[in-house]
Amino acid sequence: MSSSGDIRIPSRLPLLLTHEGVLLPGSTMRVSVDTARNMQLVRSRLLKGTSLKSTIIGVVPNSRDPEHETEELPALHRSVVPTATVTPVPHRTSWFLRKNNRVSFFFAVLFLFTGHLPFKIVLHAFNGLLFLSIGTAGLAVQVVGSNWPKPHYTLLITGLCRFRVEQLLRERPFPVAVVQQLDKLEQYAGLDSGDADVSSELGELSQRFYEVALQLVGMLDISVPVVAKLRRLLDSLPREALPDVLTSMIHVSNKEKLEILDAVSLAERFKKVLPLLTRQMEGLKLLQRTRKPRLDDDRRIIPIRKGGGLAPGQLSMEDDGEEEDSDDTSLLERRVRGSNMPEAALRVCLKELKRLKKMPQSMPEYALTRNYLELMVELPWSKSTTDCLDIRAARVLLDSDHYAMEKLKRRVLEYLAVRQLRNSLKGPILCFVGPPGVGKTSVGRSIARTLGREFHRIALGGVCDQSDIRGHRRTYVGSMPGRIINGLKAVGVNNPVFLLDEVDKLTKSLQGDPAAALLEVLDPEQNHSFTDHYLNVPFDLSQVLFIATANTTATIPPALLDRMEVLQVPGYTQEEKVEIAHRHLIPHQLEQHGLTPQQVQIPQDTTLDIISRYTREAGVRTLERKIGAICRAVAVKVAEGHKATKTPSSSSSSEVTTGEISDTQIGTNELMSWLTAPAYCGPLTLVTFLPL
Ligand SMILES: Nc1ncnc2c1ncn2[C@@H]1O[C@H](COP(=O)(O)OP(=O)(O)OP(=O)(O)O)[C@@H](O)[C@H]1O
Repeated sequence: MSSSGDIRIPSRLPLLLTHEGVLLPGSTMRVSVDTARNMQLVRSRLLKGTSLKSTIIGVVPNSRDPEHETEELPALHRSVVPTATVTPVPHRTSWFLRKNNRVSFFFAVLFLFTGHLPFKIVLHAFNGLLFLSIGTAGLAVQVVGSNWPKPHYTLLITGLCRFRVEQLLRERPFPVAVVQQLDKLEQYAGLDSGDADVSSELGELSQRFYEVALQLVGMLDISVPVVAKLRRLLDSLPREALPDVLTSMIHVSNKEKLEILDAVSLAERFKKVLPLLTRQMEGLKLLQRTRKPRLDDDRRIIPIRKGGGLAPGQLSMEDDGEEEDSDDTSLLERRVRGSNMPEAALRVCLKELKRLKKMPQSMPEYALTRNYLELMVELPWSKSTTDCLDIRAARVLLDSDHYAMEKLKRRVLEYLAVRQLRNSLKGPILCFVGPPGVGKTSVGRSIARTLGREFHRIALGGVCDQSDIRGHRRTYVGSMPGRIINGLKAVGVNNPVFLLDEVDKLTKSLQGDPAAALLEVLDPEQNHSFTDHYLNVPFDLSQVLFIATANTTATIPPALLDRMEVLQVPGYTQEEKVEIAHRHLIPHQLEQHGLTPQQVQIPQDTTLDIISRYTREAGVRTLERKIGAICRAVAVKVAEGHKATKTPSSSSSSEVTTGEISDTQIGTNELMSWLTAPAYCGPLTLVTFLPL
């Protein structure tokens, strides 16, 4: 390896002859490879090599059309450099001489015929003067192959530094040459620091160059990612790299790029690129004059910004400038900083933001990182509701929401009272265990109402993957946060009431045990630093009030059961069901179906009949459904403006007689058909309704 400065390239390089574009150090170029020599290089060097060294190749601009490739090596781009800078001269009969140069040919013939020493010297001098090929050593970062429309590869190459071809070692199957590295970076090390050794001319040149580059960037729309990137590069790159990088980014012809490639001396490079920058600026000014500035919603001008350059560092993470409003990622950065997240989370977010700013938007990871940051911003790190617990009001509310359940309501009130006195949420997690439809979920909702907190139900029935609770690691495609973090995002506060519904229906699978993941969530000693795999930073769950429900304790894992206080919710007696129906279910269903209590009246006997003949359950869910069925049928009749339909059995003692509304009554058979219970065979009391 030949060494010079920070970048070291191998002393022998395979040469890739490009006919489109010029690769400059510090830039990245996509090269289409379809000629036989280049294809061979890709196959035997890039695809077979395993070391980093094997991915470094020499990219040399080639003047010949690839369509007309012959067995002979084409003429390479040749730079004209003074002989004083030329150290070595090719030892072999030079292949430089063979092609396209009449002067060389003339001297070659002369040399062959005379063999005269002075001619040899002249020939060498011409070799050195005229036929030196300069290329860019590049790192092949991506190789993509395709067979359509014909076999070819596409390479993504990042330019490292210039080199000069000193000696061609072989031509087939692909050219390999001894090269000399040209960009000796250490000689410019003092450029930025203002070292006294650095010639003042070079220092001035670089400063002028930097200022012109700043002016140019200042004329562009900073919200365009590539412009924002260029602005950052101006400050972060060493000054000596700027001419090459800027040339590859502005509008210049291939010929001009070749001239910059040939400019081995740094001062010459600065001098050659400066007029190109000025030309670009002139072009932009012209555009500015011809095109009326267009304002978009954010009141920014696209694509050219009026006025002069930007102050250095204006785009830096710390500044709050006008440009930041128009820059999408800067807006996100402001939201990250304003979200009041803990120090650890903020550090992670800023790191991700930094990565995001460097990523092109087309990269799949861009969307992933953005989604992550959006979630981090939306999470309620410090947003909470104030508890408004009043035990007397809580008792009234619980009583008005639920009939019976005296034991359960008493325990809930005790629980809330202790919480109020201790002003802390540490304590056992309440777990309501009972048959379906006895009001477990609805008591949980009432608790949230009494506390004045947000309520969120997490259905755990059938959950068999622990990632459902803890989230997926971000390395997976389609990764998401778990249900706890999703719930917090949904409610938007960090102290909601979370109802973990059906904890007894969690199942184990190959994807892990979700019950084990719940252990950390429910343990008050640990849940202040709950770490979701997706977030990868702890989130404090200690303010969340967890309540669990289950139909049986038999299938709850013992470790989980140990963390909870089980409150049995027994089924209801028939009388309790009748009361629940008349106090809660019927008014609720009437409201749901847009009916008034005057339009439908269901006597207690009817309810009892429905309960005993049409439902067989501990809870009241089926009863509620039956009442819903009656309401739906009545709603149709009411909407139709139905007239009285009295059946013979309607004269029974249980008939509803409510004055003027009794003329429109539904008979036994009709009601029976609404309830769709095949086993029904006895007489039924009547339901009365008023037409609209
Ligand atoms: N004591 C009660 N007072 C008033 N309404 C009740 C009562 N018990 C149950 N309900 C009503 O019954 C319906 C079903 O209740 P809920 O969904 O809370 O049952 P659950 O016990 O959670 O059932 P599951 O175990 O199937 O989830 C709700 O509309 C609820 O309001």
